[in-house]
Amino acid sequence: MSFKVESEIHCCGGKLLKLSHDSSKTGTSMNVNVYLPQQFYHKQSDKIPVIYYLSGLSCTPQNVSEKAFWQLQADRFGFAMVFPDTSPRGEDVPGDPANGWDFGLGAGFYVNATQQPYAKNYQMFSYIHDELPTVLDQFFKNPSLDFLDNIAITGHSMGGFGAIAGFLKHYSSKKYKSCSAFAPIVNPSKVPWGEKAFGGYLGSDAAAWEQYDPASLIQKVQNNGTDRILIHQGTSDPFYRDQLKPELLLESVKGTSWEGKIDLELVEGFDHSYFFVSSFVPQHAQFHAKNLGLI
Ligand SMILES: N[C@@H](CCC(=O)N[C@@H](CS)C(=O)NCC(=O)O)C(=O)O
Repeated sequence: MSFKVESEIHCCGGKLLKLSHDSSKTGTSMNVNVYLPQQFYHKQSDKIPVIYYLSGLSCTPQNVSEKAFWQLQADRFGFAMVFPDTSPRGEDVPGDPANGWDFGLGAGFYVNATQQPYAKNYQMFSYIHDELPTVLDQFFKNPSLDFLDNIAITGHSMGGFGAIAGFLKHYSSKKYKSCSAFAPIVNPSKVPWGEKAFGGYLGSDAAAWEQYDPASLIQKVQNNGTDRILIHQGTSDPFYRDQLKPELLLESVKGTSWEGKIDLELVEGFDHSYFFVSSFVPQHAQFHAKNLGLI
């Protein structure tokens, strides 16, 4: 585990750290940004929870760091943020043979690929949920930062899918205290982005797709408590009707223990951009802050 601090930037009341490290899961150097809030620097809290934010197609850790304004909310409530990259990168990492932006580099879909030539590097599920929290914990070695236990997950579009899938796949161990998403792909097996990615990374076996598809996963995990998933979706998002289709998640939970526990907020006129994401970050921050015991 070797981390490099590429830069340390004063931002709001805390600092944004741009880091890179060698990942054993992806076999590449991975970039990750971490925001440590003012409470960390002023020693105002002895256990700062962490929210993991998974970005969407074509993003690097910079898009969200620069355009979502999570930092203001992190200072307000006292949580840290982790902004991972969306895929492995490098000259030897295979990309999309069709040169698209919806598969390959910048589009790892947060799954563990089983198909060649992707399986070697595209182990994003294990990277995000296992390796990254562990190595961050070891790198910071600071008991006031909680990368492992009191944690939440959120994301945008492909990252919204990654957040919901990761939350549900770890639901029995309650790895994540809460989950929310901005314009997520909720049923990847049934939409073009997901069909292309799952076909390429997982092959043609329907059972392999189901293992990651939130609309299937949610039917297999029992919610006997008060957990809710918060989702915002703009009605003028060009991807809303063909790729995202949040209503498919509502349909899949009918008659299950999750019925009535998905808070889907359709927001009139908003698009798919960070103008949309940043507008609702304060609500998602409050939702997670509550579930992380900060308010
Ligand atoms: N690159 C695509 C857009 C893909 C896209 O909208 N990506 C979303 C996530 S799915 C995003 O966050 N883009 C980066 C940004 O807006 O900063 C295009 O050129 O049309």
